[in-house]
Parts: sequence; C-alpha cells; structure tokens
Amino acid sequence: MNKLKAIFGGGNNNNSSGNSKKQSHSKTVGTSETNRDKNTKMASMESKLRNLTVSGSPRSAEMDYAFGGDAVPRQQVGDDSVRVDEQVFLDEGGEFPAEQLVENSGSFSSSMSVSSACSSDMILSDEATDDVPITETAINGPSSFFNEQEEITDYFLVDKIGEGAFSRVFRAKPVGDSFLAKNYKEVAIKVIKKDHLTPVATATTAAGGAGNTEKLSTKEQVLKEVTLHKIVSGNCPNVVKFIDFKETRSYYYIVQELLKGGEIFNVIVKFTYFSEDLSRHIIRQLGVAVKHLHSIGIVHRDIKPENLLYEPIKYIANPHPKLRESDDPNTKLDEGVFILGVGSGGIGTVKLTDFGLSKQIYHDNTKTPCGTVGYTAPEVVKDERYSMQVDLWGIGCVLYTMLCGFPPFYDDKIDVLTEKISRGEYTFLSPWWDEISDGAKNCVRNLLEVNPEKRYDIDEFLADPWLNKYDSEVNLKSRKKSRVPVVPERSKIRKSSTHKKKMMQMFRNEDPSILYSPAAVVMRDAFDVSNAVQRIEEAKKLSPRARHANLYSLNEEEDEEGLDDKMQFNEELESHNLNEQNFPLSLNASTIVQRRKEKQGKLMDNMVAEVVSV
Ligand SMILES: Nc1ncnc2c1ncn2[C@@H]1O[C@H](COP(=O)(O)OP(=O)(O)OP(=O)(O)O)[C@@H](O)[C@H]1O
Repeated sequence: MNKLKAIFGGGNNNNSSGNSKKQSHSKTVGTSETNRDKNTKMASMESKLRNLTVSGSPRSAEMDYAFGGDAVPRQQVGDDSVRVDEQVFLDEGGEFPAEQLVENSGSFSSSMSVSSACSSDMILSDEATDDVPITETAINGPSSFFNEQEEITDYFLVDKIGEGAFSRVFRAKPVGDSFLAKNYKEVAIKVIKKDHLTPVATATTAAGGAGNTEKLSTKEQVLKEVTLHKIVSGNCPNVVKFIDFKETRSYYYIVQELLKGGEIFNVIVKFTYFSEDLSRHIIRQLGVAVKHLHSIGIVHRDIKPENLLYEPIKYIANPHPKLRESDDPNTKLDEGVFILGVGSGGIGTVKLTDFGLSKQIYHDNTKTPCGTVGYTAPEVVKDERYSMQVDLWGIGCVLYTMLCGFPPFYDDKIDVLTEKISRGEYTFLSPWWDEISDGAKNCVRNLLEVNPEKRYDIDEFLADPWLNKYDSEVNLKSRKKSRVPVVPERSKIRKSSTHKKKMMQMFRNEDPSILYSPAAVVMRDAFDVSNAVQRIEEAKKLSPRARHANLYSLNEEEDEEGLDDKMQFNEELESHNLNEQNFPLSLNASTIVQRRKEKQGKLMDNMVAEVVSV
C-alpha cells in the first residue's frame, strides 16, 4: 500500500482513532455527507474550535488516545486567565491599566536591554500565595486515573495539557510543604514512559544526526535534554524554567515552570496573523532567549511556533480594529489593543521550550568546543557561527509566519519544498504582504538569508531598527488627531496565481471545506521540514573536523567519510514520513501523533536493520 495513504489515510477514512491535543483541529468531512450536513457540522465544529482556542491551547475530549485512555474530566489551562469578552476601551488620552492587566508579564519594553533581561540573579518563581499546598490525600482525587500518578508522590497531576512524540505533559501541583510547593502553585510535568524509548542510539542518529529522529528516542537523549534544559533555564526570563527531574521504575518526569497560555502556534491559527507590534513583542522575546542560549554555547535547532509558550494576559477589545485589505472581515478576529511591554491578543511573556534537539557547541566556562581538545582555530569559530546561525533562520521563519499567517516555504511536493528551502526561495506574497512595512520585510530578509555568514547573527537581529520601534507609540499620537475609524473598506482580493490560491486555501481558510486543522497540520509540517533542511545545510558547511568532533553526530564512532549528505537528507525526510513526491495535503491527513507513532516504528525498524547488518 502506498505509504502516504497508510500514513495520512486514504479515501473516506476519517481517521477518528488517533487523537491528541494537536489533532483537535483535525476532523475531516466525510465525502458521503450532504452539503447541508457538512455545513451544519462544520459550523458547529468551527464554533467549538473557536471556543476551545480562546485561551491558546485547544483541548480535546479525545486527548488520551496515545497512551491508553484516561477518563479524567479536564479543564483548559488558563481557562480563567484570558477573557475575550472584556470591553476595555482605548480612547483619546485614555490610560491603560497595564498593571492590572498583566498577570505574569516579564516582557520587554523597547528600552530594556537584553543583558538586564537575562541577569544571572533574576529570580524566576511563581510564588505560591493563595493556594494551600495540596496534601497527599488529594492524590486519591481524579488524577489517580492517570497511570503516571502511580509512581510519583511529590506532585499531584491535575490534568493533561499536551502531548509530544514520546511524552505526555501534565499540569500538576507540588504536594506537601516542600520548598517547591512553597514556590510554585502549579508546574508542568513532561512524563516520558520508558517503554516508549529505544534502548540505544539508532542508525538514524548516526549520519550527522540532523533530524528529529534524535529526539527523545533513548534514555541518553532524555538525560541530554534535561541537562541542557537545566543549563539554559536558570537565568533568562524567556526560557521555560527547569524545576525538577525524577526517574521512577516506568517513567521520567521533567518538571518545568507552567506556561498557562500554551503554544503561540495556536494563537497564530486563531488570529491568522499578528500585527507588527505583536510580532515584534513575541520575536524580541524569542531573540532574548536565543541570545542567552548562544552566549552559553548552546544552539536550540528547533525554533518554531510550537516551541514558544506564553503567559496569558487579558484581551482588550480594540474599538477601532484595523483590518488589512486581504482580510475577510467576517472571519478575521482582532487581536485587540497592543500595550507596549505587556502584549496583546492574550499573549504576555513568551518563553522558549523543548531542548530535545539542542546541542552544546562550546563549554561556557572554557569556551572550548565540545568533544575536542581545546583550540580556537578560525575554522572552529566559523563552525560555531554556522551552528548558531540555524536558530536565526528559525527566528526568520517564525517572524515571517506571524506577520502574514503562512510559512515562508511551501510546496505540495516535498522535493520542491526542500529545494526551495535550501535555496532560500521565498517571496513576500501579494496581497498579504502589501501592507507590511519595509522595515519588517528587511528584518525577515536578513534572517532568511541563505548564506549563514551573511545572515543576521543574534546581536544584529536584536539591534534591527524595525525590532526596536513599536507602531503603537506612533499610533497613539496619530489617533489623537482623528477619531475616524481605521477599518478600511474591503477591496477585492486580487486575482492570484495557482500557487497563491493554494496558499490561500490552505492557510487562510478561504475554502469553506477546510477547517483550521489541515492548515495547522501543514504549517507544523512546513516548519519541521524547514528546520530539518536547515540543520542539514548547516551540517554540510561544517568543517570535517567539526563533524568529527561530534558536534552533530551522536555516534562517536561515525567516520566522517560516512557522513553522506544525501543519506542524511533522506533520513531527515523519513523522520517526518514525508519522503514521498507528494506533500500530504489531503483533508484526511492523519494526526501528528499517528505520524510520530510511525516514526517510532521506523526507529525500531532501523535499529533492527542495524543489528542484522552487524
Ligand atoms: N512548561 C509548559 N507549560 C505549558 N504547556 C507545556 C509546557 N511544556 C509543554 N507543554 C505543552 O505540551 C506540549 C508537548 O510538549 P513538548 O513539545 O515539550 O513535548 P515533546 O515530546 O518535546 O514534543 P515533540 O518532540 O513531539 O515536539 C507542548 O506543545 C505544549 O503544548
């Protein structure tokens, strides 16, 4: 059977079995339904989706599929934190009650310096004030349904808030009157079931190790992720804080600061794109996180909207919502009033997470490259720079996507897509980019520069003029002069090429038969492929010495002759199950969880093949 069909479901298969949080958008419409049935169903699903995504993270009644069905009543994290119905009006000379709006905002004003933001004595704690620490008896409550609760007593697992390829993530409360219970009302715990890990590094990690196949597939990789997370999390307000790590008979528990908003990804889907101010607000905080990582010799290598979590702030409705000409006024949700240093669209502080693909390039204290005897030859400096530059590419992709609502690189065909990415072929598509400022475009251009030597480095990015000048400062003044609403008349959307039409259908829901979900799934995949291709491109540019120095290979035995780029490339694509001519865009697209399960299966196959060949 065609692998894609197997993976993404062929014919009328609705794939209702594989469900995850990420799949809550992924319902499909059966082809036998009448149009009326379809419309009714879709309208109801759409309204459900809208409701569910209000506070950033969609929830699903079927979230428990992957690990065997926990029947626990769930509640949306941050349900009570963000309200879209609040009407706070901005008027001439009106004051923003910023201090009342911010619940947990540590975001940057344009005047704050990066070094002050990441000061080493900054204390990041979520002080327990009103919540009485829950006691052991509470563990007899509903969360005892979670299998993961059975082996841990220090934390009470309240509800499941996320899911990765090898993990489930829970909102939890520290139990008793421990130091942690005093300092944290709630935490997020990523639980990895040992059974789901492969026992040794596999062949797929050997050939340069550029892919997601490296991610959390062995015990070593879990420990590596934990170690790196611990190193990076201590002193930067824009990195999710690492709190604790526990190993039991069946599980690993990675305890982290809880970000109640969830993923930035979901908010992009909700608003379809962000204003330049909100984009700046988010990307600057990401820049601060990356600056921190790079300054201590760590490269993230998987920057994407899924790995950006946020603290929610209250939504403030905008009395004069500004639409772009390409917007559909019937469906475009306004992100609300932007407040400098606070945020908008419900997004306050933004933090980077997921260090599963991160690498330590050099040791912070000695500045010597990892895996080598210390030396600082020019090629080493160059290698480090190449390695770090991958993150700037990731920042460019996120910025592009936030500004217009779709990723910079896209094609139906995977080989064409990968070619476009490696050549850096993207455009500022009209009409969606028509009203975006030249400053923003210039910033994106400098980030999506295919030559890593010419690409912005993190300091150049943080000094970018567009990044440091907020529109709201200007708008507030100009609004005082005139009270004319700034909603333009909707003009006809220009006729677009087939490519543009496709983009429109996929990413802007112009086609009524497409819900948010397929576009969202495709967007996730586009990011994964883009990041993977960049990692491969970067590895190609490294000196043989750097490869040999194990910067990019987990297999120390690997001979540099064996680092065949083509093989890396194919393995990388394999890791996404996308190594086919046709990029999967069908409405019957299966879930990320299912594809990730396939990926796990593939890892096992490769391992077996490796053993047999030895
Ligand atoms: N600290 C946190 N606060 C709130 N939600 C979180 C936190 N950590 C993770 N999540 C939620 O859980 C989801 C899965 O977490 P994470 O991405 O760390 O898992 P993963 O196994 O690395 O996933 P994958 O490898 O498939 O990308 C996140 O996308 C997010 O929605």
